[in-house]
Amino acid sequence: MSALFQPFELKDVTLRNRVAVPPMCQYSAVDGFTNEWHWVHYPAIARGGAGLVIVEATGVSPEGRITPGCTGLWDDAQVDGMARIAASIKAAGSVPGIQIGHAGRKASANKPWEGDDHIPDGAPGAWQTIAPSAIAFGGGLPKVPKAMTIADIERVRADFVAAARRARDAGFEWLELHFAHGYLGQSFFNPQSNQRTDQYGGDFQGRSRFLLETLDAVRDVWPENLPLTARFGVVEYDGHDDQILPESIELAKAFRRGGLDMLSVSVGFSTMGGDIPWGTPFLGPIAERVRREAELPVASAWGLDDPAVAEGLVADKQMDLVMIGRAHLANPHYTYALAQALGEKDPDWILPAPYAHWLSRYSGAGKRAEV
Ligand SMILES: Cc1cc2c(cc1C)N(C[C@H](O)[C@H](O)[C@H](O)COP(=O)(O)O)c1[nH]c(=O)[nH]c(=O)c1N2
Ligand SMILES: NC(=O)C1=CN(Cc2ccccc2)CCC1
Repeated sequence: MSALFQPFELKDVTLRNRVAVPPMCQYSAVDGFTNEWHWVHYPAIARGGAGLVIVEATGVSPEGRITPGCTGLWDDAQVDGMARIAASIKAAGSVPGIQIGHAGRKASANKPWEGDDHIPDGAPGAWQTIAPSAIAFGGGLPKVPKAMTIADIERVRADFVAAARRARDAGFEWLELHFAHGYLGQSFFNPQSNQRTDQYGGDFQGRSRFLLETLDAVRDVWPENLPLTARFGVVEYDGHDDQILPESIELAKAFRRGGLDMLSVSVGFSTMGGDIPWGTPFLGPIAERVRREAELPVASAWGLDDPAVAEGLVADKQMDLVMIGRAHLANPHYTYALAQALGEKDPDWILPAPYAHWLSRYSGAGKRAEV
């Protein structure tokens, strides 16, 4: 039995294995509402056998979306469509998760295949972006955001709480706060994007305040018996990691004290200066250090789809869950392929019975074409 296909218990939730499908924007929503695209996409992937399927970054407000095609949970009317998704993921045997977030200064952008850049101010569909400081990300995202007032900060925190409540009402059993990838949460922590001089900026305490206050407020409404997690970039690969990584581990400890159940370790992508070592499972050792020093279960991602790599990361206790994204876009049954590759017993039964029965029963006679 591989380590990757051992169950994983966190609070009252049990995942059938250590494979998670991380949130991946589908850019297919209209006014934040889900539709046939999402209602087919998510159960199709969940039927592939992953232990956990996390629904894409969902805006806590309209201006918190990355693009006009992003999903939202700022309106009670958006709950029903999300409830269909949560129920279909659960019916497929995966735990239904969802990520909620605010895109900050990276918001008001075109879909990746329509430019991946800011919608110019004044153009149809554009909106005013907000951030800790009036500092643009740059490159294709040149819009200078409005520096948030204290009232803005309090409103956004309340939006996270309301969205968390709607996620629970929709039947999700796993909630992930999107504090990574240069979006609002990450941008409060990074000293290059947060140059505030009030209690939400400056030293480690100041730059952590928005994240910890938001976690604390969401913890109060998210059921204690269900996992409350966050995705956060602990490294930037921009030459500042000798400060950022130790500070991030201190923040992870504060997250644990604040009631976080697991951390999804990612990259900060806070500025354009990052030089990411793509091509290797580069976050494995970093995730292991966070897991050990912050004493928190961790997940991580970025190029971890090779069966031996994924198995090794869990077997060597570098992480508790392996997040495998793009491979599941290419093949929704990728978790099934992992089970076959790792020699799992009766791998066909990773899939639902209508598929598994015939795949396991007639794999000999009437052999299927080997493509
Ligand atoms: C199309 C698309 C869309 C998204 C992503 C990626 C891609 C390809 N990613 C990042 C994703 O969760 C994952 O971390 C990366 O894809 C790296 O993992 P893989 O190398 O693909 O397994 C991402 N991450 C996140 O935290 N929230 C999100 O909504 C998205 N959206
Ligand atoms: N919502 C998210 O967190 C997204 C993350 N992405 C991965 C990524 C982030 C930064 C740089 C490259 C790739 C792409 C699209 C949306």
